[in-house]
Amino acid sequence: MLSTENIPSASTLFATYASMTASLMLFRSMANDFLPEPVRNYACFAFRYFFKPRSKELTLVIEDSNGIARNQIFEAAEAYLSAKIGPSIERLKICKTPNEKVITIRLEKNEQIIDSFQGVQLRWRFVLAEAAGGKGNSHSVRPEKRLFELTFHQTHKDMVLNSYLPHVIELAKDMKEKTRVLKMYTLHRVPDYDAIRWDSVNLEHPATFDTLAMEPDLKATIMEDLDRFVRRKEFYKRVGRAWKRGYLLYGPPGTGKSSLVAAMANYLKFDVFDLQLGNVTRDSDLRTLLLSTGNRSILVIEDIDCSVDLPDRRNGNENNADAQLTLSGLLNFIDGLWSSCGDERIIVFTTNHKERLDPALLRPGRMDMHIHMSYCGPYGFRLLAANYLGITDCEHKLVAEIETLLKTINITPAQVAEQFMKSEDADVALAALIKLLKEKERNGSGDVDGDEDEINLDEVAILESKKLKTQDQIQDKGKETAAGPIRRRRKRSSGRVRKSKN
Ligand SMILES: Nc1ncnc2c1ncn2[C@@H]1O[C@H](COP(=O)(O)OP(=O)(O)OP(=O)(O)O)[C@@H](O)[C@H]1O
Ligand SMILES: [Mg+2]
Repeated sequence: MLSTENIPSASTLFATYASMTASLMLFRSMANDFLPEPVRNYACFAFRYFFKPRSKELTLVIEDSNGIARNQIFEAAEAYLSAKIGPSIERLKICKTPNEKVITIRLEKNEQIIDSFQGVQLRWRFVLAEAAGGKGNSHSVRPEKRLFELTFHQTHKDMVLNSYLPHVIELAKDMKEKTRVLKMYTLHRVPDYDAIRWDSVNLEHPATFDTLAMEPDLKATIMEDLDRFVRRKEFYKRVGRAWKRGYLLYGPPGTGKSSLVAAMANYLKFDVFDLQLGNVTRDSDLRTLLLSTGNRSILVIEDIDCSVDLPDRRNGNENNADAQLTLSGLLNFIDGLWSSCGDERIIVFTTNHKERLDPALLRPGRMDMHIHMSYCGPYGFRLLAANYLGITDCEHKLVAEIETLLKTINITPAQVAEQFMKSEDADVALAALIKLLKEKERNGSGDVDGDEDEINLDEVAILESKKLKTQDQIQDKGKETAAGPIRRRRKRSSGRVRKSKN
C-alpha cells in the first residue's frame, strides 16, 4: 500500500496555498507603490514562476484509443489491473458474454489501485472523461473517453516507460492467452464494394485429440510435431526459415480431417482461417486475404483437389497473373511473402484424393507432414465406443464381434459415430453397427487386403454431392463410371504419415 508519510494532508496544502496567496498580494501591493508598470508586471510574473508549487509526481494519461486504433497499453492495463484488485476498491464492473469462459472484472470510474514495481509505488486511476465533441456528438461510438492515469514520482519516468509498462503488457498478454476464445474466420463477400473479407465467429468445435479416433502412434506423432513447432521460435530464426508448418491431410470423407484441424486449433489455441478458394477469383484478392490473417493461426484450405480449378504454371497463365488465381501463385505466396510477415502460422490442406493433387503440392518440402486419415481400426472403434456409449468393457460380446468384422470391412469413424447416435442403449447402438458392417460385407466393400478396392456407394453419394462442383468434373466422373467401377488405391493402414526432417 502507498505510504501516507510523504503525502501532505489537505489542510497543510490549503495553508501553504493561503500563505502563498497572501505573500503574492503583499508583493503586488509593494510593487504597486515602488515600481514602474512594465517592471512591475515582469516582477509579478517572475514571482509567480519561482514560487509556484510544483508537483514532484508525473502522471501518464493512457487513453483507450488514439482516435482510430486501439491503445495496446490501455487494453493491457485493463487486464493487468483486474488481477490487482484489493480490498480498498469499492465498485467494480463485471461482465461475461455467453461464449466467454470467465467473468471479466474491470475498475469502475475513479477507482484507484496502488501497485509497486522494483520498490517503486505507482498509482493507477480509471477515469471517464467526456469525448471531444461532447455528449451530443452522435458520430462517436462512446459519449465518453475511457482512460487510465498512472502517477508516480518523476524520477522513475524512465523505469516506468522502459521496464514497468512492458512488464504490464507482457503479463496481460499471458493472461489474455489463458482465457482466449478461439475464432473461426470464413470468407464474406461485401456486395457493394466487390470485395471479400474475413468474418469471424467463436470456434466452438468440440473435437480434441482425446475425442479423435486415430491410431495412437499417429496421434502422438502429430501432437509432438505441433509441440516442437511452437517451441522452436529461436530455431526458425537461427536457420532463417519462416516460422510456419504445413500439413496435408488426406483420406476418404468422414475419416476426421476437418475434426483433426479443429483438434489442432483447440490444442494450440490457434484461430482458424477457412479459405474457401471457390469464393476467391483474383490473385490480388487472395494476397490481401492471406496478408490479413493473424499470427498463431491455422490457415485451412479444404478439398484442395476440387475446391477450385487452379490452373498451374504449366498451363501458361503467367501473362494473366492478376486476373486469375493460380496454384503456383498461391503456393509461392504462402512460401514467400505470407510466411515472412507473420509468426506461428500453420497451413493445412485437406483432400479426399491425394493422387489427383498437383505435383507442385506434393513436392518434398512443400508440406512438412502428409497425414493419412483412414478407416476405423480397433483403437478408433474403442475410443468412439467409450466416448459415445461409455463402453469400457473389453470383454463385451458385441465389441469382440465388431472388432473381428473391422479387420475385413472398411467403415469410416463418421459412419461408426452415426450408428452410435441412434440409441442411448449401448447394445442397440452396437447391434446397429453390426448390421451396417454386415451390409457392407454383403455389398463387397470388404476386400481390404488387395491393393485396390471399390469405393462403396455411400462414399460415391457423398462425393457427388460435396465434391463435384463444376460441370467439367461431373463429366469427368461420367467417363469414369462409364468405364467401369471407380477404383481407388488404398492401403489398409489406419493412418500413415510421411514427414520431412525439419
Ligand atoms: N477420426 C474421427 N474421430 C472421431 N470422430 C470422427 C472422426 N472422423 C469423423 N468423425 C465424426 O464424423 C464427423 C465428420 O467428420 P469430418 O468432417 O472430420 O470428416 P472429414 O474427413 O473432414 O470428411 P470430408 O472429407 O467429407 O470433409 C465429425 O463431426 C465427427 O463427429
Ligand atoms: Mg472435412
